[in-house]
Amino acid sequence: MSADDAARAAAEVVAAVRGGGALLALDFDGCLAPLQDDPELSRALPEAVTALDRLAGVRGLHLAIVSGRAIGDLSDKAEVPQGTHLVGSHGGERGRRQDGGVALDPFTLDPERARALADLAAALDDAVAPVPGARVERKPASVVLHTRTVADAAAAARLTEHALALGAGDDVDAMRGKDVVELSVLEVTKGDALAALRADLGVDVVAYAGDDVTDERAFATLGPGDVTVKVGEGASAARFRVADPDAMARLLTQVADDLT
Ligand SMILES: O=P(O)(O)OC[C@H]1O[C@H](O[C@H]2O[C@H](CO)[C@@H](O)[C@H](O)[C@H]2O)[C@H](O)[C@@H](O)[C@@H]1O
Repeated sequence: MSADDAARAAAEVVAAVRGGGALLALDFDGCLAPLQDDPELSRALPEAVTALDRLAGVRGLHLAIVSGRAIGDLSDKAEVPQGTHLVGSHGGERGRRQDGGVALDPFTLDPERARALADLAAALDDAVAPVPGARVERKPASVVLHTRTVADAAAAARLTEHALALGAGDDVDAMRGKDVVELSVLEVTKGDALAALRADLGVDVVAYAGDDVTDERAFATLGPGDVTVKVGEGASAARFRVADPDAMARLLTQVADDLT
């Protein structure tokens, strides 16, 4: 990981904005917000919040947060400027930050998917009940097994395998993330969400930063003219890498310094 990567990524974003327009899209957990044992406590780093506020009025720059979180939860925690595009549920929900809340595009599950989701949630509830520290998070189109606070590593591994097995059916998309297994009844990816935003906004360049396995689905869909930044360690298809959310916040500050 090098400071050079951050400087080169920032310079590419700045050049794209000056050259005709760009979408700057950011993952939330592990990218803007350091990871926490309790997902309720996650907040974007103050330096990142300040940088995004400064970037909000920049001509030719569109901002988006693209997260696995439910969009309402994301809107509450992300503290992003008015007008920022919000994508929740890994692409299943879309909206825009407005008047301190979120203007939501309509989203409903059909009855069959709603039933499948309820069944998955019940199965995960049963599985976590005897395992201290394990929890189930419910979202509009998915349920998530959280094992970050399971002290017994073997029990966490067994639960993870069990959740992946529950997600092996044709109608379920199982995604493994950092100490989570997400079971979604929608087939959506962050890559699809970015493609839709690119088309809607009419921008040539998409810059995307993220830290997790699900973000690789986004990096994989972006091209050589786009700007992709992996936050943290691990194999990645991204062109650039920064060490952690603090380094990501500094990268955003650099972009704001150059554009404002
Ligand atoms: O796409 P993201 O914005 O990165 O959201 C992905 C998942 O983030 C949350 O889980 C992760 O962050 C938690 C809080 O730091 C951490 O406890 C957990 O281990 C991480 O996997 C969130 O709870 C999930 O719903 C999101 O899908």
